[in-house]
Order: sequence, then structure tokens, then C-alpha cells
Amino acid sequence: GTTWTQEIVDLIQNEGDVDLTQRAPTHVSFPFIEWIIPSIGSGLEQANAMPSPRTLKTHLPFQLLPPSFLERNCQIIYVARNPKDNLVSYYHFHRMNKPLPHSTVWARFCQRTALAGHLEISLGQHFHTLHHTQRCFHLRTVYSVHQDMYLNPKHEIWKLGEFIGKKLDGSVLGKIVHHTSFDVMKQNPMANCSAVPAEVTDRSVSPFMRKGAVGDWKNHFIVAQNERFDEDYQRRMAGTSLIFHFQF
Ligand SMILES: Nc1ncnc2c1ncn2[C@@H]1O[C@H](COP(=O)(O)OS(=O)(=O)O)[C@@H](OP(=O)(O)O)[C@H]1O
Repeated sequence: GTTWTQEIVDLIQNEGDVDLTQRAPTHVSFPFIEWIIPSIGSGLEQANAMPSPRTLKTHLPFQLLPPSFLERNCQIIYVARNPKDNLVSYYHFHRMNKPLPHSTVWARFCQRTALAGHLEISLGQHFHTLHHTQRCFHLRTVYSVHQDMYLNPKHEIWKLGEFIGKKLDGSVLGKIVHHTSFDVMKQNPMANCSAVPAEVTDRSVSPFMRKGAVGDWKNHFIVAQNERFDEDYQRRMAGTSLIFHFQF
């Protein structure tokens, strides 16, 4: 849901002006701070060259964020997704992302990443939500949860607007809902990640915007994987107030 949220935030900041959000691909408008791609450069340098206020992207877990994020009282939009759907999406992302360790077989990916806790995936532990919810209760943080955006996009976009400090009227809200719907975004070359260089992604293996659905995990997990996952989930997420629903 990160790219989705980025497009929503861009439209909120530009008060629904679609032409303005077409100025550049997402990774150019929003520096991805831990990203270094030879043909694009370093996200950190890109961020440093930008005037404030800047909107940045990171996949770093909370404890690895630069301390200035807290010292300077940055606003944080934390994007989370039902971890089963997230794992499935990640699996397909790994298949099409050339620099990442290749894992062609779902059963192996599922076993090694989520269940055995190996750091085979690019961004470390699959569950970093717990750390986050425990540590930043008092910070300027809002949660943007994929399934909530999917089920009630208008409300979630309104909520993000309030957080950012933009009052969105009904027509702007409707416009943002439309332009950030899966089908419209998938056709938008500035928002669908098709501008990411071919040295990084091979979209012939799997498109970046693949399904965007809630509940696709049911097409991948077998019963035993699901049971193991549930056990792990209970253990790792005990104590967090963030609730995901799996029954779709
Ligand atoms: N508009 C919209 N609606 C619904 N879903 C959307 C949308 N935009 C992106 N997506 C889905 O988000 C998944 C990619 O996640 P991220 O953007 O977080 O990936 S990234 O790590 O930041 O590159 C990936 O999910 P899957 O399709 O399930 O693989 C995208 O399709």
C-alpha cells in the first residue's frame, strides 16, 4: 500500500490536481531514502537536494529511522497491510525484482521468510508493525491500512487529508478516490512504477500492480502454512493494538 498511499498523498497535497501529480514518476517526486539504483542515484542525495517540506518514502523499521525524524517532529504515515496478503504480494515482487534473492517457489518463500524468520527478503523482519505501535504512540503518526483503504477509500483519504492539514471537499475527495483506484492507477505510468528502470524490475514476470486485492492469500496458503502463520502471528503481534482482519 505504500505506492498507493504516495499517490493519495500527492493528490491531497495538490488538492486533487491530477496534472500536477503527473509531473514525475512516484520515485522522483518522493525520494526513497534507503534506495540506491545506479541509473537513478541515491534516494538520500535526492532528498537532501529537495527543499522542505519534503515527503519521503522509507521501508526502514522504526528503530532504524534517522533520529532527526523524531527530533524535528516529522509527520509519519505508517502504511500496513494484512501480513498474509503482504507476504503473497512480496513473493510476486521478489519474482519480478532483479536485485532481490530469487525465490520461484511459493512454499519455500513462505517457509523461509515468514515461518522460519530468515531474512531472505529485502527489508528484514516481516512484522515490524509491533515495534512501531509500541514506540510511537505519542508521535505524529497516522496509520494507513491497505484493507481499510480498499473497503472505504473515501474515509481513509479524508483521514489522511485531516492529518496533512488539508480540508478536502466532496468533489476533490471523489476525484482522489477515482484516480487512486486500482484500475485507474494501474494505467497511470507516473504512478504504476513502470518508470522504474529495467535493471530493477522485470514486469514480464509479474506486474508491480498485480491485483491490489484483499484476501488473495487464500489463493496461496495451504492449510498447514496458514496454521503455522497464525501461530507466529499471535506470538509476534501480542500486545499491539493494530488489528488485521483475515476473513475476506
Ligand atoms: N490503487 C491501489 N489499490 C490497491 N492496491 C494497490 C494500489 N496501488 C498499489 N497497490 C498494491 O500495493 C502492492 C505493492 O505494495 P507497495 O506499494 O507497498 O510496494 S513497495 O514495496 O513500496 O514497492 C501491490 O499489491 P499486490 O497487487 O497484491 O501485489 C499493488 O498492486
